[in-house]
Amino acid sequence: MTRPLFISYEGIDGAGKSTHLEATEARLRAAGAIVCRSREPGGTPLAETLREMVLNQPMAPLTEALLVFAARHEHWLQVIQPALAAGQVVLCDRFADASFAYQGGGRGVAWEQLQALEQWTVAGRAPDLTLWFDLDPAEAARRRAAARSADRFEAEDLAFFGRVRAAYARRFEEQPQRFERIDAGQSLDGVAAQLAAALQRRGW
Ligand SMILES: Nc1ncnc2c1ncn2[C@@H]1O[C@H](COP(=O)(O)OP(=O)(O)O)[C@@H](O)[C@H]1O
Ligand SMILES: Cc1cn([C@H]2C[C@H](O)[C@@H](COP(=O)(O)OP(=O)(O)O)O2)c(=O)[nH]c1=O
Repeated sequence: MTRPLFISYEGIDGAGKSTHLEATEARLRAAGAIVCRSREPGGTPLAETLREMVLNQPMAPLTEALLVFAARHEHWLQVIQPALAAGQVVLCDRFADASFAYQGGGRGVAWEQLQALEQWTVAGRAPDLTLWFDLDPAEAARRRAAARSADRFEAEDLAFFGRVRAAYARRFEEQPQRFERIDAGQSLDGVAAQLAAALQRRGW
Protein backbone atom coordinates (compact mmCIF):
# COMPACT_ATOMS: atom_id res chain seq x y z
CA MET A 1 0.00 0.00 0.00
CA THR A 2 1.51 3.33 -1.03
CA ARG A 3 -1.38 5.75 -1.27
CA PRO A 4 -1.77 8.32 1.51
CA LEU A 5 -4.46 7.58 4.01
CA PHE A 6 -5.67 9.39 7.11
CA ILE A 7 -7.41 7.30 9.80
CA SER A 8 -8.65 8.66 13.13
CA TYR A 9 -9.72 6.78 16.27
CA GLU A 10 -12.58 8.20 18.30
CA GLY A 11 -14.80 7.37 21.24
CA ILE A 12 -15.33 8.21 24.89
CA ASP A 13 -12.45 7.67 27.32
CA GLY A 14 -12.03 3.99 28.12
CA ALA A 15 -13.68 2.69 24.92
CA GLY A 16 -10.51 0.83 23.83
CA LYS A 17 -8.92 3.07 21.17
CA SER A 18 -5.35 2.84 22.47
CA THR A 19 -5.63 -0.92 22.95
CA HIS A 20 -6.47 -1.45 19.28
CA LEU A 21 -4.32 1.22 17.60
CA GLU A 22 -1.28 -1.02 17.68
CA ALA A 23 -2.99 -3.93 15.92
CA THR A 24 -4.13 -1.67 13.07
CA GLU A 25 -0.64 -0.25 12.79
CA ALA A 26 0.83 -3.77 12.52
CA ARG A 27 -1.77 -4.76 9.92
CA LEU A 28 -1.04 -1.72 7.73
CA ARG A 29 2.73 -2.11 8.05
CA ALA A 30 2.41 -5.76 7.02
CA ALA A 31 0.55 -4.51 3.93
CA GLY A 32 3.58 -2.33 3.09
CA ALA A 33 2.46 1.03 4.43
CA ILE A 34 4.76 3.56 6.07
CA VAL A 35 2.75 4.47 9.13
CA CYS A 36 2.85 7.80 10.97
CA ARG A 37 1.17 7.32 14.35
CA SER A 38 0.17 10.33 16.41
CA ARG A 39 -2.40 11.68 18.86
CA GLU A 40 -4.45 14.73 19.72
CA PRO A 41 -4.27 17.01 21.49
CA GLY A 42 -0.54 16.67 20.84
CA GLY A 43 1.85 15.39 18.21
CA THR A 44 4.25 18.38 18.22
CA PRO A 45 6.17 19.91 21.16
CA LEU A 46 3.87 22.95 21.31
CA ALA A 47 0.72 20.85 20.88
CA GLU A 48 1.87 18.52 23.70
CA THR A 49 2.30 21.60 25.94
CA LEU A 50 -1.24 22.68 25.05
CA ARG A 51 -2.41 19.12 25.85
CA GLU A 52 -0.97 19.36 29.38
CA MET A 53 -2.89 22.61 29.91
CA VAL A 54 -6.18 21.31 28.52
CA LEU A 55 -6.02 18.05 30.49
CA ASN A 56 -5.03 19.63 33.80
CA GLN A 57 -6.07 23.29 34.15
CA PRO A 58 -9.62 24.53 34.72
CA MET A 59 -10.77 26.86 31.91
CA ALA A 60 -13.86 28.14 30.12
CA PRO A 61 -15.40 25.89 27.43
CA LEU A 62 -14.53 28.27 24.60
CA THR A 63 -10.91 28.56 25.82
CA GLU A 64 -10.75 24.76 25.78
CA ALA A 65 -12.08 24.69 22.21
CA LEU A 66 -9.60 27.34 21.05
CA LEU A 67 -6.68 25.46 22.60
CA VAL A 68 -7.56 22.05 21.13
CA PHE A 69 -7.96 23.61 17.68
CA ALA A 70 -4.72 25.59 18.09
CA ALA A 71 -2.93 22.33 18.92
CA ARG A 72 -4.61 20.71 15.89
CA HIS A 73 -3.44 23.49 13.56
CA GLU A 74 0.20 22.93 14.62
CA HIS A 75 -0.18 19.16 14.34
CA TRP A 76 -1.82 19.47 10.94
CA LEU A 77 0.87 21.76 9.51
CA GLN A 78 3.90 20.06 11.00
CA VAL A 79 2.99 16.37 11.07
CA ILE A 80 -0.17 15.25 9.28
CA GLN A 81 0.04 17.24 6.05
CA PRO A 82 3.73 16.41 5.44
CA ALA A 83 3.15 12.71 6.19
CA LEU A 84 0.22 12.51 3.75
CA ALA A 85 2.23 14.43 1.15
CA ALA A 86 4.97 11.80 1.53
CA GLY A 87 2.45 9.02 0.84
CA GLN A 88 2.30 7.74 4.41
CA VAL A 89 -0.64 6.34 6.35
CA VAL A 90 -1.50 8.58 9.30
CA LEU A 91 -3.09 6.87 12.31
CA CYS A 92 -4.31 9.49 14.75
CA ASP A 93 -5.65 8.83 18.24
CA ARG A 94 -8.48 11.44 18.01
CA PHE A 95 -8.97 14.38 15.62
CA ALA A 96 -11.61 17.09 15.11
CA ASP A 97 -14.59 14.83 15.92
CA ALA A 98 -13.29 14.80 19.52
CA SER A 99 -13.71 18.58 19.69
CA PHE A 100 -17.31 18.33 18.49
CA ALA A 101 -17.92 15.52 21.00
CA TYR A 102 -16.16 16.93 24.10
CA GLN A 103 -16.24 20.72 23.66
CA GLY A 104 -19.53 20.65 21.71
CA GLY A 105 -21.52 17.83 23.31
CA GLY A 106 -19.73 17.75 26.66
CA ARG A 107 -19.19 21.46 27.35
CA GLY A 108 -21.90 23.07 25.23
CA VAL A 109 -19.79 25.08 22.75
CA ALA A 110 -21.96 25.85 19.69
CA TRP A 111 -21.64 23.41 16.78
CA GLU A 112 -21.34 26.34 14.32
CA GLN A 113 -18.41 27.82 16.24
CA LEU A 114 -16.63 24.47 16.12
CA GLN A 115 -17.34 24.18 12.38
CA ALA A 116 -15.80 27.62 11.89
CA LEU A 117 -12.70 26.60 13.86
CA GLU A 118 -12.46 23.40 11.82
CA GLN A 119 -12.46 25.48 8.62
CA TRP A 120 -9.87 27.90 10.01
CA THR A 121 -7.43 25.37 11.37
CA VAL A 122 -7.51 22.42 8.92
CA ALA A 123 -9.51 23.89 6.02
CA GLY A 124 -12.34 21.50 6.94
CA ARG A 125 -10.20 18.47 6.02
CA ALA A 126 -11.58 15.30 7.66
CA PRO A 127 -9.94 11.87 7.96
CA ASP A 128 -10.55 9.36 5.15
CA LEU A 129 -11.81 6.93 7.77
CA THR A 130 -12.87 7.39 11.37
CA LEU A 131 -13.11 4.33 13.59
CA TRP A 132 -15.68 5.20 16.24
CA PHE A 133 -15.43 2.99 19.31
CA ASP A 134 -18.96 3.28 20.64
CA LEU A 135 -19.45 2.21 24.25
CA ASP A 136 -21.96 2.70 27.04
CA PRO A 137 -20.54 5.37 29.41
CA ALA A 138 -21.07 3.20 32.52
CA GLU A 139 -19.00 0.36 31.04
CA ALA A 140 -16.32 2.84 29.93
CA ALA A 141 -16.15 4.23 33.49
CA ARG A 142 -15.73 0.71 34.91
CA ARG A 143 -12.88 0.00 32.48
CA ARG A 144 -11.15 3.31 33.28
CA ALA A 145 -11.48 2.82 37.03
CA ALA A 146 -9.69 -0.53 36.71
CA ALA A 147 -6.95 0.91 34.51
CA ARG A 148 -5.84 4.43 35.53
CA SER A 149 -6.37 7.62 37.53
CA ALA A 150 -8.58 10.30 35.98
CA ASP A 151 -7.61 13.56 34.23
CA ARG A 152 -9.94 16.60 33.92
CA PHE A 153 -12.15 14.89 31.33
CA GLU A 154 -12.10 11.42 32.82
CA ALA A 155 -13.26 12.86 36.15
CA GLU A 156 -16.53 13.98 34.52
CA ASP A 157 -19.79 12.16 35.34
CA LEU A 158 -21.89 9.73 33.29
CA ALA A 159 -24.17 12.54 32.05
CA PHE A 160 -21.14 14.31 30.52
CA PHE A 161 -20.05 11.15 28.72
CA GLY A 162 -23.63 10.55 27.59
CA ARG A 163 -23.56 13.97 25.88
CA VAL A 164 -20.12 13.26 24.39
CA ARG A 165 -21.40 9.97 23.00
CA ALA A 166 -24.51 11.66 21.55
CA ALA A 167 -22.32 14.26 19.83
CA TYR A 168 -20.22 11.48 18.27
CA ALA A 169 -23.48 9.98 17.02
CA ARG A 170 -24.41 13.37 15.50
CA ARG A 171 -21.08 13.53 13.62
CA PHE A 172 -21.67 9.94 12.48
CA GLU A 173 -25.10 10.90 11.14
CA GLU A 174 -23.76 14.03 9.43
CA GLN A 175 -20.93 12.20 7.59
CA PRO A 176 -21.83 8.48 7.58
CA GLN A 177 -19.57 7.53 4.65
CA ARG A 178 -16.46 8.53 6.61
CA PHE A 179 -17.25 6.49 9.75
CA GLU A 180 -17.10 2.87 10.81
CA ARG A 181 -18.98 2.36 14.07
CA ILE A 182 -17.34 -0.32 16.22
CA ASP A 183 -19.38 -1.95 18.99
CA ALA A 184 -16.75 -1.50 21.70
CA GLY A 185 -18.86 -3.39 24.26
CA GLN A 186 -17.74 -6.70 22.79
CA SER A 187 -14.74 -8.75 23.94
CA LEU A 188 -11.22 -7.75 22.87
CA ASP A 189 -11.33 -10.41 20.13
CA GLY A 190 -14.77 -9.28 19.01
CA VAL A 191 -13.63 -5.68 18.68
CA ALA A 192 -10.46 -6.74 16.83
CA ALA A 193 -12.58 -8.74 14.37
CA GLN A 194 -14.85 -5.74 13.72
CA LEU A 195 -11.81 -3.54 13.06
CA ALA A 196 -10.29 -6.03 10.63
CA ALA A 197 -13.64 -6.31 8.81
CA ALA A 198 -13.98 -2.51 8.63
CA LEU A 199 -10.52 -2.13 7.06
CA GLN A 200 -11.16 -5.01 4.69
CA ARG A 201 -14.47 -3.47 3.53
CA ARG A 202 -12.47 -0.45 2.41
CA GLY A 203 -9.83 -2.51 0.70
CA TRP A 204 -7.12 -1.90 3.31
N1 LIG B 1 -13.11 -4.99 24.57
C1 LIG B 1 -12.65 -4.81 25.81
N2 LIG B 1 -13.12 -5.53 26.83
C2 LIG B 1 -12.67 -5.33 28.09
N3 LIG B 1 -11.72 -4.44 28.45
C3 LIG B 1 -11.19 -3.69 27.46
C4 LIG B 1 -11.61 -3.82 26.10
N4 LIG B 1 -10.92 -2.95 25.35
C5 LIG B 1 -10.09 -2.28 26.19
N5 LIG B 1 -10.23 -2.72 27.46
C6 LIG B 1 -9.55 -2.25 28.66
O1 LIG B 1 -10.16 -1.00 29.01
C7 LIG B 1 -9.19 -0.07 29.46
C8 LIG B 1 -9.27 1.21 28.62
O2 LIG B 1 -8.84 0.92 27.29
P1 LIG B 1 -8.03 1.99 26.43
O3 LIG B 1 -7.56 1.31 25.19
O4 LIG B 1 -7.01 2.70 27.28
O5 LIG B 1 -9.20 3.03 26.06
P2 LIG B 1 -9.12 4.47 25.38
O6 LIG B 1 -7.79 4.58 24.69
O7 LIG B 1 -10.26 4.45 24.40
O8 LIG B 1 -9.33 5.47 26.47
C9 LIG B 1 -7.83 -0.79 29.39
O9 LIG B 1 -7.53 -1.29 30.67
C10 LIG B 1 -8.09 -1.92 28.41
O10 LIG B 1 -7.27 -3.04 28.65
C1 LIG C 1 -8.50 15.80 20.58
C2 LIG C 1 -9.36 16.20 21.75
C3 LIG C 1 -9.30 15.51 22.95
N1 LIG C 1 -10.07 15.90 23.99
C4 LIG C 1 -9.97 15.17 25.28
C5 LIG C 1 -10.56 13.78 25.24
C6 LIG C 1 -9.71 12.99 26.23
O1 LIG C 1 -10.36 12.99 27.49
C7 LIG C 1 -8.44 13.80 26.35
C8 LIG C 1 -7.18 13.08 25.93
O2 LIG C 1 -7.45 12.08 25.05
P1 LIG C 1 -6.78 10.64 25.10
O3 LIG C 1 -5.47 10.71 24.40
O4 LIG C 1 -7.81 9.70 24.58
O5 LIG C 1 -6.56 10.36 26.63
P2 LIG C 1 -5.69 9.18 27.29
O6 LIG C 1 -4.25 9.61 27.20
O7 LIG C 1 -6.23 9.20 28.68
O8 LIG C 1 -6.01 7.92 26.52
O9 LIG C 1 -8.61 14.98 25.58
C9 LIG C 1 -10.94 16.97 23.88
O10 LIG C 1 -11.63 17.31 24.84
N2 LIG C 1 -11.01 17.66 22.70
C10 LIG C 1 -10.26 17.32 21.63
O11 LIG C 1 -10.35 17.96 20.55
